[in-house]
Amino acid sequence: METLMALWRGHPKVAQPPTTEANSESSRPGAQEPAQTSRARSDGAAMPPPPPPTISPPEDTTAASPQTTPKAKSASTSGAVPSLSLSASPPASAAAQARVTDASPALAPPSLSTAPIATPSTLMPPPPRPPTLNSINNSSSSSNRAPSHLSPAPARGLPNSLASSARQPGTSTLAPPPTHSARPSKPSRKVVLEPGHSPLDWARLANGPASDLRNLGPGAPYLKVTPSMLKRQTGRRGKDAWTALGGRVYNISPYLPFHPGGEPELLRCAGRDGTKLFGEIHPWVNYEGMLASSLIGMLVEEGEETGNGAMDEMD
Ligand code: HEM
Repeated sequence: METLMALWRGHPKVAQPPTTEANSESSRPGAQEPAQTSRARSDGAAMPPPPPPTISPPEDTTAASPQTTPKAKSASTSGAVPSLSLSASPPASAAAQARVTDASPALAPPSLSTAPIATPSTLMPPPPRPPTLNSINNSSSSSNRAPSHLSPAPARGLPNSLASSARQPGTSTLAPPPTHSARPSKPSRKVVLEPGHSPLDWARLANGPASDLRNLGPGAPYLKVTPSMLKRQTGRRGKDAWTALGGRVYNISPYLPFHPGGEPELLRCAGRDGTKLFGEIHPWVNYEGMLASSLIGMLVEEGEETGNGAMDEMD
């Protein structure tokens, strides 16, 4: 090495790398002191007081790199630029690597101090803990899957570490599903009613004094309706739709556009007894109150009707 260094000094190009020479020089404690004294003497002779500080700054910058070597910390304080030199280029690259490695050991264990992994690890925003660093190693090993132009280790390490840390509390607290999902719910078959046909509109119409929802003429008595009579009231051929609910017959034609389930649904019970069907769908609906003004009469057996079927005669 010494012979190589001597040869290296002989080259004219050696003039530029003196900084690296200084690095290597400063790394050796024994050679630093004499070099400082000799350099200080020469500087002091040329420019007595000021020169030392002017010379020291570049030396300090170069002296920062020698920190990479194990004995470099003392060299930074020396600030000397000895004439001795090692190989020019290797120390510079080694210094660059050493800076990275110097930064990485503070954050990472020595096993993680390899150059490709160390640079992303230093870029890790949150403080990488030992477990996260392990995950980084794992992610870096599987980094071939990710796009190469993106920084694989931090980008992938972060979500993993954060996700793992966020999942544990999140899953534990959010594990129980909402209770309202336990109840099986049927899809609603309600239809969109035309404007002016809301339940409130029906209530207004049904309770109005001038309304004749029975369509039997003003002052017509309640009728005794036989099944044969009921069967003809299907809502077709110009006739109203009647249905029997709980032994009573109602004219449901006026209510058709107000029925939340739609007209076809309501017409399923037209011309027959709809008690069973009604109870299967919505037994909670108060049809008696809603259709009070549409009451035709009572459902009776065949032959029970007398006269013209008016209930007045029965009462
Ligand atoms: C017997 C023949 C009838 C059939 C087949 C029928 C059918 C239906 C259907 C399928 C619905 C939708 C249920 C849903 O998805 O929530 C419904 C709702 C409704 N029907 Fe009927 N219906 C009939 C008679 C009546 C009658 C006579 C009335 C009262 C005069 C009535 C009043 C209502 C009311 C108020 C709703 C809304 C129920 C709710 O909001 O939960 N229905 N009907």
